[in-house]
Amino acid sequence: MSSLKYIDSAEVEKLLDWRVLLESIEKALGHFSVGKDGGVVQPVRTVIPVDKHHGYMGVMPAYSSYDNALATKVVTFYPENRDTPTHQAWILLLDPPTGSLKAIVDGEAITAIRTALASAVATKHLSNPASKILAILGSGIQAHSHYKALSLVQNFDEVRVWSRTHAHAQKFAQEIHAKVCSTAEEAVKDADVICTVTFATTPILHASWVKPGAHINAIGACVPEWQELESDLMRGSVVYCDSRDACNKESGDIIVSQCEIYAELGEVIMGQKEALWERTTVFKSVGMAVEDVVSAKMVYNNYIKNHPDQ
Ligand SMILES: NC(=O)c1ccc[n+]([C@@H]2O[C@H](COP(=O)([O-])OP(=O)(O)OC[C@H]3O[C@@H](n4cnc5c(N)ncnc54)[C@H](O)[C@@H]3O)[C@@H](O)[C@H]2O)c1
Ligand SMILES: O=C(O)[C@@H]1CCCCN1
Repeated sequence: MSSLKYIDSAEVEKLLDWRVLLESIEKALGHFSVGKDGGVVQPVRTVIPVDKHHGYMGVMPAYSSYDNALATKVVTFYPENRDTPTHQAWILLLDPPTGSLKAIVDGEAITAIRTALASAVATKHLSNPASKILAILGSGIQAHSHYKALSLVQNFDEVRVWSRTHAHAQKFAQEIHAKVCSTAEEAVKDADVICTVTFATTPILHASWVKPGAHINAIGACVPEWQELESDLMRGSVVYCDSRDACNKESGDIIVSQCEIYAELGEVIMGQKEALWERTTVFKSVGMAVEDVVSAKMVYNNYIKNHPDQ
């Protein structure tokens, strides 16, 4: 019997191939949206507030029979953390035939990367193929991973960055050779693709600023009362999501605006719903356990290849 492995964050980053994972995540999203026949079992996660400390803990189990992978992620998000990361996560990877624990995989990098790759899949399907201007609102972990992931699916001529703290926007923009903007409105003017990757609790992106036909990846506001996008923008766009059940329970952008969800991204991938990329589209994600499951499995398989003696 093989021994239990602990795979830390540095190792995870080395073992994940973004391009290969992009394809696995696209398949997993498709399988999820097919329902029972897709072989994905993923209930809506449990999230509990840790009110006294202004944080949250989520527990996210999933099984994918196609990937022969079974895991649970425990994730905490503490928006006020400063010296400690705002998101921390650990994934328990189990052996589907026996139910035994195979590995504990650090989930911080996986959360950063798989979220951005899901947005890259959405951008591939839902943005205008001739998109040239990318705007990123936010300058944290997801801002960095979204820049890298979206660059895998589109060739942008211009990248613009806005963040609440201008110095952070400047630093991020320098790192990725982007243009720094002093307002979110300036950053998104005429942008073809917009990513909102912040901890905002009230809208930072307004309908009147957005070019008709733009595609928006709305990644933050994963709490029922929080919003990143103005309600008019949600109601006036074609809204896609990662999971209807999860978004209807957790996404303030959807719950507060009472907008209609047109489709899950997986339904587009499987050809069951149209990619209406000539219209203004929003991909609202709250994050799915099956994305963590396929990522942790890839990390584990590559780890075993590199350490055949263990
Ligand atoms: N959809 C998903 O699957 C998924 C996965 C992980 C994280 N997230 C969400 O994405 C968002 C960003 O996560 P991260 O890991 O980059 O966090 P981070 O802490 O690294 O960065 C947070 C960013 O939000 C900005 N910010 C904080 N409060 C703000 C406010 N009130 N208005 C405007 N900007 C504000 C910060 O300046 C920073 O740029 C969070 O809301 C997080 O919960 C979603
Ligand atoms: O799916 C996730 O891992 C994240 C955790 C933080 C809140 C949003 N969703």
